[in-house]
Amino acid sequence: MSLTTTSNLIDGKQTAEDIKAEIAAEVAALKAAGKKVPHLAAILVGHDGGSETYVRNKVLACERVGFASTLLRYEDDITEAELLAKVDELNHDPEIDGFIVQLPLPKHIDPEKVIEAIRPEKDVDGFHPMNIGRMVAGLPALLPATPSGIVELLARQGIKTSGKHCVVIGRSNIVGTPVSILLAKNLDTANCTVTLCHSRTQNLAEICRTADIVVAAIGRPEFVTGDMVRPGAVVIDVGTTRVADATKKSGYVLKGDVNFAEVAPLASAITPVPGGVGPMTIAMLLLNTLRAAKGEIYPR
Ligand SMILES: NC(=O)C1=CN([C@@H]2O[C@H](COP(=O)(O)OP(=O)(O)OC[C@H]3O[C@@H](n4cnc5c(N)ncnc54)[C@H](OP(=O)(O)O)[C@@H]3O)[C@@H](O)[C@H]2O)C=CC1
Ligand SMILES: Nc1nc(=O)c2c([nH]1)NC[C@@H]1CN(c3ccc(C(=O)N[C@@H](CCC(=O)O)C(=O)O)cc3)C=[N+]21
Ligand SMILES: [Mg+2]
Repeated sequence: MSLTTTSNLIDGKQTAEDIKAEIAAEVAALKAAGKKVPHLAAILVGHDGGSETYVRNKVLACERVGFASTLLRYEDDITEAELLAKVDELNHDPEIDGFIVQLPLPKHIDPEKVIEAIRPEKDVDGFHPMNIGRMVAGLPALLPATPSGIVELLARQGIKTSGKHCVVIGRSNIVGTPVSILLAKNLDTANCTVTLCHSRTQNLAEICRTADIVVAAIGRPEFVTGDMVRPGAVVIDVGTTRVADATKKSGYVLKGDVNFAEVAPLASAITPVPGGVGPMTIAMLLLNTLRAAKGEIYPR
């Protein structure tokens, strides 16, 4: 048995704690200067188990850094018009610096319509087309939290990205597409050559094997297997799927998109699920809220 304590695990939880401590120090300074503390609001529609957990984690994280937070809950029979009216209330509430509408929404509500109704200045999810467009153009923007969290996590782990081939699996508007754009940017923390893969990609396993960095954002438990990963690659697992497990008190286990048992021994560095990308998402949401409150992106 080996006694070595070195590990290739990327500790997203600790990195997120570091970022939250930095935010808390800024909030303390704002308070000391007699200024208003940042205030995040979250709209949660319905009773999806995962959504409830994430929103609860966001509210707890606000408390941890000294933000004010408001959770607005609605039943899943809320009409689109009613939800849009709530969004507009928050848009015009001077107390609220930023807010999110937790996804997914019930089928009768068009998420694009709701996202477009959020004032870009308060869109701390970074999902509004104004923020996406500004990100693509390389202008200051409120950046989507999971993609910026991945870039920040690589940077704080000292993982070199410049010139590396990054294969992103999944092209959603909230993870795969924006992370591929950010990683390809001419930034010290990016500068990757990016390949964006999706369900129509041919020879996916072969393409993955050419990656220096794999980002898996698919939503299919243990999709990325050992044969898809080059020894020495860095593996970022975004997936968080609840899989039923009767042996657990909660009744489920959280599974990533990477077959951890197969891939971890090969990878030079790998994020666990839980404790990897998820906590970083929350830390970056708080950072966006601080930026919104300070009027950093859209001066007030
Ligand atoms: N940790 C965190 O902070 C976060 C975690 N997540 C998790 O990340 C995962 C992905 O979320 P999200 O991006 O919203 O998912 P979506 O369901 O919106 O997108 C999934 C993507 O994966 C692609 N895909 C599906 N099957 C395959 C396949 N067999 N081969 C290749 N590509 C495939 C789809 O392709 P196509 O476009 O062709 O359909 C699609 O682009 C989920 O588990 C989610 O819970 C999400 C956000 C934050
Ligand atoms: N408007 C909106 N914004 C989002 O950012 C958003 C969303 N909708 N809908 C769903 C996805 C998913 N998402 C996660 C956030 C944190 C964890 C997280 O903290 N995960 C913990 C574990 C949490 C648990 O125990 O379930 C971890 O990975 O360690 C996971 C997933 C944000 N999303
Ligand atoms: Mg989705």
